[in-house]
Amino acid sequence: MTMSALLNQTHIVQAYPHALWQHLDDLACEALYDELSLEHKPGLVCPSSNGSHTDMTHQTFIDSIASLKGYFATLSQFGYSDADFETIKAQGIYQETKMRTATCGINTHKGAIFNLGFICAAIGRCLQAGLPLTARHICAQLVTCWQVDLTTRLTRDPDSHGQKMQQKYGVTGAIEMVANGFEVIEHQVLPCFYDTMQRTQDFEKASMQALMLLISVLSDTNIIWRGGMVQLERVQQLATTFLQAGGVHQAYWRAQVQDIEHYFIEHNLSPGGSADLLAVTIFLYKVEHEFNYSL
Ligand SMILES: CC(C)(COP(=O)(O)OP(=O)(O)OC[C@H]1O[C@@H](n2cnc3c(N)ncnc32)[C@H](O)[C@@H]1O)[C@@H](O)C(=O)NCCC(=O)NCCS
Ligand SMILES: Nc1ncnc2c1ncn2[C@@H]1O[C@H](COP(=O)(O)OP(=O)(O)OP(=O)(O)O)[C@@H](O)[C@H]1O
Repeated sequence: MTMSALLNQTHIVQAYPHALWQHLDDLACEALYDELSLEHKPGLVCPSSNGSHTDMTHQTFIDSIASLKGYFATLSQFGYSDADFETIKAQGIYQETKMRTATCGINTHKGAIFNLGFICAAIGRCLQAGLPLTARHICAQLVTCWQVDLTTRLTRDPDSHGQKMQQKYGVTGAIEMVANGFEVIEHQVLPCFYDTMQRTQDFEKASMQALMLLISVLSDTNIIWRGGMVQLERVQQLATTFLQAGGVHQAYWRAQVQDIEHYFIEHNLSPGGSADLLAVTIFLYKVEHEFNYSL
């Protein structure tokens, strides 16, 4: 980021704070919408398929995203004003209730509320500290500000799928991902997204390549919940093989993605954690892009 862009960023937050929070809110909702709109995500809800899900549809997700509007502006402001951890947590819990009201009780965006909520709070912290809005600074703020709180003060629900899988298999999940400042996104998935964009100028290809990378490396507790460690390792291998063969840079990549999609549906699997983190990756890309080049 150039110095003039940084000055602009500081100027904008002081002169037009509401416009800035609203813009961040729009970008986060757009990122969720982009994730939802990507076709042939294996096992996940897409515009033309409900994947391995029987209780939610594309419309359920649209309703859910509508219920999230305003939440990301609030979390960004909370970060900017140095709100305490309990305030951030209470807002997340409230937002989950709102989401469930909008979806008739279905969990569409629990992971996203948590992940993207904390990213927005970290963006607020960066703005307060006058730091450029880059993934590096945003992720570093997460670790500095909330790693200890996240690992010691977040009440863990022993009945959640994620916590049950942690108890049974010793895997880490959503909480550790945020507490570690989305290391895998900063160092692997976002660079992969940029690289694919640069090589192809194709948002769909960049999104699919990033999703496959996420599936290949993540201990996704949604996959483990439905298929155990055996299926986690199988789908990680499928995604790895796809990427090693060239991923979306191959001529017939769509046919291969559809084979993977069929495998997920046949085995009733769904990579919900990877979907959430694809939205995080897209959001970071949008934020870096907007604040580095547009201001
Ligand atoms: C903090 C949360 C995510 C706890 O998650 P938990 O480990 O109990 O697992 P749970 O099965 O409830 O949901 C986790 C969700 O994360 C996503 N996920 C799955 N695996 C992973 C992974 N490896 N990395 C990141 N996300 C993942 C999926 O979407 C999944 O649905 C949340 O569910 C929660 O406790 N909410 C209560 C409100 C709260 O305290 N919020 C914090 C402030 S916003
Ligand atoms: N497009 C998507 N399709 C499906 N899940 C998604 C999508 N995007 C994100 N997710 C994430 O996946 C999670 C799905 O949670 P859910 O509890 O339904 O898992 P599940 O494996 O279907 O559980 P259950 O077996 O109880 O139905 C949500 O928390 C959500 O954040």
